[in-house]
Amino acid sequence: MDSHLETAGPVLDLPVADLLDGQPAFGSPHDFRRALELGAFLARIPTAVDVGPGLTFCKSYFLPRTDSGDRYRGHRNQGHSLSKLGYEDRPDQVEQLQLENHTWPEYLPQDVLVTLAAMRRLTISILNATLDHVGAAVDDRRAITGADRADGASWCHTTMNHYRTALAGRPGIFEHKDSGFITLIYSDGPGLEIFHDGEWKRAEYRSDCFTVNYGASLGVLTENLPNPVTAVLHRVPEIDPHGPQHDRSSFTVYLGPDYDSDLLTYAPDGGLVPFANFRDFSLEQARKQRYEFHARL
Ligand SMILES: O=C(O)CCC(=O)C(=O)O
Ligand SMILES: [Fe+2]
Repeated sequence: MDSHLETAGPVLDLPVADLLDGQPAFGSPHDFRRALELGAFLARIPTAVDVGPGLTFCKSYFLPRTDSGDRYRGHRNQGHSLSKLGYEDRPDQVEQLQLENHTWPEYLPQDVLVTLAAMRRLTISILNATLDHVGAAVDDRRAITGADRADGASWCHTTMNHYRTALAGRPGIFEHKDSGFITLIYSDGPGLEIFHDGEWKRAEYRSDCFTVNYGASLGVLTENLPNPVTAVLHRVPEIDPHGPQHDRSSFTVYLGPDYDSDLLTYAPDGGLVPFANFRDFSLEQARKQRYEFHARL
């Protein structure tokens, strides 16, 4: 093994939830508490949801387009002018295509759209169940999320991650916290690591489960509540080009505050108050984590 490839740490077992009508159902109330403490859990993929099209897309979007109607390829150079995010080559192994949900019908194949729409509904349900669990009042929900309904969401995007194993000497993805409320991830194999109890641990991987990550906005919102949520610090270390895993793929659905709105927090007296403008907050996070912030945002 090359000297710059880090040896794998212990495996971190994650609580597992079934998604019953989209609601996470854990084996015990203790498991939900542990998920909030860890900032992550596994959610069994409902049988009606097919993640296959999402994975197929992740493994092809970066390839040159040979047929002008092929929405599975050609996304490195497409421009995606309807999106404030779009394609990004990065200094780590991963290249990313990020698209807000309102742009999905324009840029994505129909079957990928179906997968992502189902994942978006699940992510909204999990966020609402989490807000219930921490005691955020239903009347506060629209102010928190920026949605026009108590059980809605405002900002939503997908990230399509392609880890380019041939780019040796770089981490898979730099350590970071996701900036929003919650991210639902499906990946084609292990590799995700979580910082827990002072050390990096390999997150348990199950091909029949999504991984749910809680982000910095939920951490800020709940930091003074009796059940605060941990914004999970995570990374993917370098994938060895000579190892058993070829290029790695994962895709996510992210929900967060709108960039033009305020990130809110529950004050120690229980009142819901502004913490920071979310764009400023995200810029600061990106700076601390050595990320380029999206130029169009
Ligand atoms: O590929 C993974 O498992 C994690 C991806 C990730 O952290 C992200 O897209 O924010
Ligand atoms: Fe992440």
